[in-house]
Amino acid sequence: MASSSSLFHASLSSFIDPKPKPNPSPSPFYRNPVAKHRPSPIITCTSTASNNNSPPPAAPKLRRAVEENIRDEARRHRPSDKGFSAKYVPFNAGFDSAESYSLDEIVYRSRSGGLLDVEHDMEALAKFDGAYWRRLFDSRVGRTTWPYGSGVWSKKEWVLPEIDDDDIISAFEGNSNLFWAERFGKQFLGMSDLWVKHCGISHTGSFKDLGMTVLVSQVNRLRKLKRPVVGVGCASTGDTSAALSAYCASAGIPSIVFLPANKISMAQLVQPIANGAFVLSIDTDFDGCMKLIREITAELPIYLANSLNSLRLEGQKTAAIEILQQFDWEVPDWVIVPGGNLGNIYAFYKGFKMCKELGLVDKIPRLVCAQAANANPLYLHYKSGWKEFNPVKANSTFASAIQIGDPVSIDRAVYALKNCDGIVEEATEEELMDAMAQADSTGMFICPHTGVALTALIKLRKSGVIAPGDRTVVVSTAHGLKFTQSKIDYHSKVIPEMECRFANPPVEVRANFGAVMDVLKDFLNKPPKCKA
Ligand SMILES: Cc1ncc(COP(=O)(O)O)c(C=O)c1O
Ligand SMILES: N[C@@H](CCOP(=O)(O)O)C(=O)O
Repeated sequence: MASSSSLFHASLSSFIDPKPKPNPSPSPFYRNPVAKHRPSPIITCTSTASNNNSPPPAAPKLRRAVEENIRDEARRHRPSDKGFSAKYVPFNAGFDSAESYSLDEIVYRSRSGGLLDVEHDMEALAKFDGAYWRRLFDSRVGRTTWPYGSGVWSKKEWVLPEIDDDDIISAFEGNSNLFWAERFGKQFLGMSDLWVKHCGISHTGSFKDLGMTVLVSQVNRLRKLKRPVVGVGCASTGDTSAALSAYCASAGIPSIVFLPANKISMAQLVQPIANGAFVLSIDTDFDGCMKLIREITAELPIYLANSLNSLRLEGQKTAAIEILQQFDWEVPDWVIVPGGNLGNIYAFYKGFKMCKELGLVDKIPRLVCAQAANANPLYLHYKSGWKEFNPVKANSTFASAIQIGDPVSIDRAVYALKNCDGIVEEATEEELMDAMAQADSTGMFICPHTGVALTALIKLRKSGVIAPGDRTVVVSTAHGLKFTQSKIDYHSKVIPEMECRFANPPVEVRANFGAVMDVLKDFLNKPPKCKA
C-alpha cells in the first residue's frame, strides 16, 4: 500500500484541462437526472495527458518571472471554464423541490427554516471519469501553485468551482498527515491497520481551517461584488473562532467572535485576540452564544461563519477525499470522527459519497461519530433508535470544543449516519482522558476530542464490532498543544474523582548526585510501563 508521501511524487501539471470520458454514469446526486442526451463538454484542452488511463507525463518546469507572485502566475495559467457550478438547495429536499439560491446570495436557511446544502452540478463533473479526477487531484499535492497548494483548493472543482482564484484566501491548509498508529494499535487494541488523520496539524491547529478558507474566500468575493457584508461572525468553543479570525485577518476583513466565558482553553482564546478579532466573552454556554449570533446576523450585515452555513462543509469534506487519496484510493473500513455541532460528520460523509458517485472509489467507509457523555444528544438519539431528537444541557467536559447540547447540524448528521450504516458512541470523562494519556504514551500528543474518538474505537474493538484487521482511521480534530491544561491536570492527578491511571508526574529530587542516583536506580529496576 502506498504511503501519503507517494502523493508528493505525482507529476502531472496542475494546469491540465479535463478530458471528457466517453460514457458518464448517472449519479443519485443529480436532482434533475433526466438529460437523455449529454452535450459534449466545451473544452479548450491544454492537457498533456494522452488519454485517461495513461500515466501522467512529467510536469514542465514553469519558472515564475521575478516580478510575478503566485497569484499573477495563476492568472497567466488560468484554466478554461469547464461549466462546473454549485448552488444552495434545501438539505435533503427531494427531486421535486425547485428551491435554490446562488452562492452569491446571503442565505443560511431554506424557506421552510431547514438547513441548506451546497449542490454541485454532478452531471458536469461526471463528464470526467474517476481516473481523471484521481489523477488531477494527485497531480496537485505538495505544490506551491496558487491555489492548488492547498489541500482544499486542490479539489476546487468540487468545492467552489466558480470562484475566481484571485478571491481565494488560503494558508495552503489541508494535506494533513495520515499516520500509522502502529504502537497504539498493537498494544492497546491488537490492531495492525490503525491510522490517525491529523487534521490538527494545520494553520490554526484544527480542522476548522478547511472550512474557513472556503467561507472567507466567498465573503471576499461578496465584498468585491459590493454585497452588504461589514464583517464575519461566529459563536465558538474555540477552534472556529481561531480559524475565522486568522483567515479574516489575512483578507483584511473584520471578524467578530462570541465565546462562552471561561469555557475555552487559553491557547484558543489568545488566537482571535492576537489576530485582531472583536472578541466577546459572554456569560453563557456555546448553545447560548450560537443562539445570539444567529439573532445578531439576522439583524446586522455580519456574515455567519458557523457550520450552519453550508459553505464551510464544502472545505471540510476535502479531508475525506484526502484520506482516500492517501491510501492510493483504497477505501478504509471505518472512519471515527468526534462530533459536537455535527457539521463535520456530514462533511466526511459528503466527501466520501462524492468520490463514490464520481467513480473515484466503489464504496464508502462506515462512519462512527463519537461524543462526550457530558454532551451527548446525538448518542441519546441514536440509542433511542432515531425516534425523537431532544437537545440536552451540555455539561462541562475536558473535550470542551464539543460541549454542545443543541447541535445545528443534527439533521445532516442523522442523514449521514443512516446512509453509511454508521454508529454513535460516547466517552465518559475518565475514558476520554485515559485514552488521551494512553495515546500520548505511544508518542502522540492528541486533544481530548481525539480521546473521545479513541474511546469509541476501544469500545467497538472490545465488543468485536471493529475487527483487529479492519483498516480504521481516527480523525484527530485539533492539536494537543491547544489543550495542555487538561493534560497537566491529568498528570498532576488533581482531577476530582478521577484515578488518572496513566498519569506520569515528574519526580521531584534534590540537586544531589546520590539522590538522583537513587531515583534513577529505582526507575530502572521497575518493569517498563508499556511494552512495544
Ligand atoms: C477540536 C474539535 N473536535 C471536534 C469538533 C466537532 O465538530 P462538529 O462541530 O463539526 O461536530 C469540534 C467543533 O465542534 C472541535 O473544535
Ligand atoms: N467546535 C466548534 C463549535 C462550533 O462549530 P461550527 O463548526 O458550527 O463552527 C468551535 O470550535 O467553535
